[in-house]
Amino acid sequence: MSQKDSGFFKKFHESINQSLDDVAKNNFANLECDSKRVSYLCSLHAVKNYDISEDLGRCETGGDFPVKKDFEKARQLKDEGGNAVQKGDWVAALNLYSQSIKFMPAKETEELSILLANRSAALNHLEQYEETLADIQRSLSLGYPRHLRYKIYERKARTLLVLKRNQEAITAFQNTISALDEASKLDKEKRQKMRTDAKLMLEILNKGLVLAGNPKDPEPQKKTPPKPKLPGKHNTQYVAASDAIRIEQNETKGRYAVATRDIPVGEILLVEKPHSGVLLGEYSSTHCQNCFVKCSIPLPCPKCPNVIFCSEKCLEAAQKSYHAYECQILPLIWKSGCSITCHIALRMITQNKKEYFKNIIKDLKIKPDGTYKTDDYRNIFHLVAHENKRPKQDFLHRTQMAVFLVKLLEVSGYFDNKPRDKVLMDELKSMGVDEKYKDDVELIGGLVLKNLEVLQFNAHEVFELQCSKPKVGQCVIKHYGRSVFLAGAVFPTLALFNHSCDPSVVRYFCGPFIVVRSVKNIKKDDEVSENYGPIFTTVPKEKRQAILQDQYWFTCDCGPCKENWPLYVEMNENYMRFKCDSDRPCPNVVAVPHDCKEFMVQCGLCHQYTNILKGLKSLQDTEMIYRLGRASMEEGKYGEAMKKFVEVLKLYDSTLSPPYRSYYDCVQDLRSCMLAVGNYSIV
Ligand SMILES: C[S@@+](CC[C@H](N)C(=O)[O-])C[C@H]1O[C@@H](n2cnc3c(N)ncnc32)[C@H](O)[C@@H]1O
Repeated sequence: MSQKDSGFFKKFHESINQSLDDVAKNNFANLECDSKRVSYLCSLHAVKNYDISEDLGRCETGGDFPVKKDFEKARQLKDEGGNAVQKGDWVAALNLYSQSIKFMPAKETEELSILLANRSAALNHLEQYEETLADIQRSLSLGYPRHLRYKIYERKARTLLVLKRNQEAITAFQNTISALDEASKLDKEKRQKMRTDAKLMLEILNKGLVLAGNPKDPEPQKKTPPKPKLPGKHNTQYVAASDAIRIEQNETKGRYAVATRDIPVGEILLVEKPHSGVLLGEYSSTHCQNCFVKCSIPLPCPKCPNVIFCSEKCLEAAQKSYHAYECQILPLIWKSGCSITCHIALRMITQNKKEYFKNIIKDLKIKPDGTYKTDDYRNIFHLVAHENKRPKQDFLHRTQMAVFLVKLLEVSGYFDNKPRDKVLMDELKSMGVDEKYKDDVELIGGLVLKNLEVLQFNAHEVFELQCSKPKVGQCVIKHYGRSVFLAGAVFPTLALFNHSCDPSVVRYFCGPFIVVRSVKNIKKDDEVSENYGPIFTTVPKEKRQAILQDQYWFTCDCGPCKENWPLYVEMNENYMRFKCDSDRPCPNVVAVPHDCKEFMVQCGLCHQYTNILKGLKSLQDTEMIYRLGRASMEEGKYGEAMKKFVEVLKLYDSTLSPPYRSYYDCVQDLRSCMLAVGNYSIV
């Protein structure tokens, strides 16, 4: 989630570094809190005299600036959409109408209503029926011209017929007949024919309904996947987690998750929405700004052409909070080349009003001990930030980022609690913030800096699987999909899970939720660990340790690191790793060659005997069950495949001790099936 080399932030950073003399650096190094660090840097001449507007002119990337809708462009795209319709290319038409809608100024309500009606025709041809109905509704609510309404009522009626929603179709046909009275430009004959057809349909539908005993219409199909469910009870303190998890803490590891009972492989342990999450700029035209789901039928922001939303719900949620302030400054953020982490740090502020932070600031010193909620900023504030280990140079670098973000907040109108309609170029002639916002710089600037520190260790990547288009008549095969990094986010409960190079969970995304699921059988009181990047099967120990030290500032002493486990390719396939089966608990592994003739083998540690034959018997079906799982997976039947893999891992765990290849083959396949259940898009 690093900062880009292109963009003007890097130049600002270098320029400020060069201008700071030893006295200023020393003064800065002696500061002891985040608010003072930001206020100090903001007060320096080098910052005040830094002109962003100059850099902005030279930046090519990152959308328009200043931000504006473009009526001419929208009209041109609409005409191109019309040409695509003439050629029968409905996919192109859909895309062009969506583009046109994005650029059409919100005040052009009639134009927008026509575009939505046109798009509904494309959707109807492409058999996207729920979406057709949604666009017709939007078009009507924007005042689609009365003399044309018969067209979209009739489209609505026929779409409802396909969906077998006959009661609603009757109303839509009745509306068609009434609307035909106002179809002043339709020639008489056509009007008469449409009226007759609609009346005939009404007759047929009414008779059919009477014969069927007036059944209720089926429910509209839901567009968004349902929220994944935790099995059993929720954790009473950490509400996003299940009661199979508790959080413990110690000196070296800080907080970490532990199993309150034996957890079988495949169990969902946590379902959480981000506290804050930000979509990467490059996906702003294809994915919902609010929930990161790919949207083929985008809804634009009424004010800017930079972002899209998947639904009215997401659009409203964004407009009521962060997007009101970010609308005008988004291209500035993108053009700056600052990292996604910077943007999340800003979002953690813009999603709440200034008053919210003013009210909680005095509580922030104490760690809250009540219910741990995802949307409570106080929990974010107390995530690990390693202030005591942080070098002064690092503070300086992050404070420069904070200064830039505070400037963006100023020009967005955040400090005035009033979103601005446009950013004034004059205000960008200095990176300094107006004196009248001195208190805001101290309060909010301090929090922005704290956010940047917290995010360094606690942010997660949000990804989706990108899958190839299936052949006609086949379903999408998702396990060959490529995981693509779409967004960055912070999940406050998941952020309490520590790392292992041999993790016990997998995470994937379902709509806006992150889902964490066991990928191993976890024993009661064992740690439930996730993975921060390097996995022992593919990355050598020294490299893993270096990555974790560099990025997360800890020395990993997980099982594979402590015992120097081999990489997958180095695993010795000549031996089977039997668990010592003595009647007293013994942690030893009894390595037995595949061609062993004995059936009782002595443990080198406890000297008791393990019955190999019994173990082999329990394993005899694993290969067959695993093959059945693989076959289901190849057919895209992921639920069935998962059941088989879970069965295999249970059998393995009852007898053998990892690491060995067949165990990790199965874990890897199970993992792929779980990811296939999550968000995906077809490319
Ligand atoms: C996302 S946080 C995990 C929760 C954290 N332990 C806490 O107290 O809030 C990441 C930080 O946890 C610590 N950590 C994570 N995994 C660890 C491990 N295996 N051993 C020691 N510390 C670990 C490191 O300090 C790391 O920077």
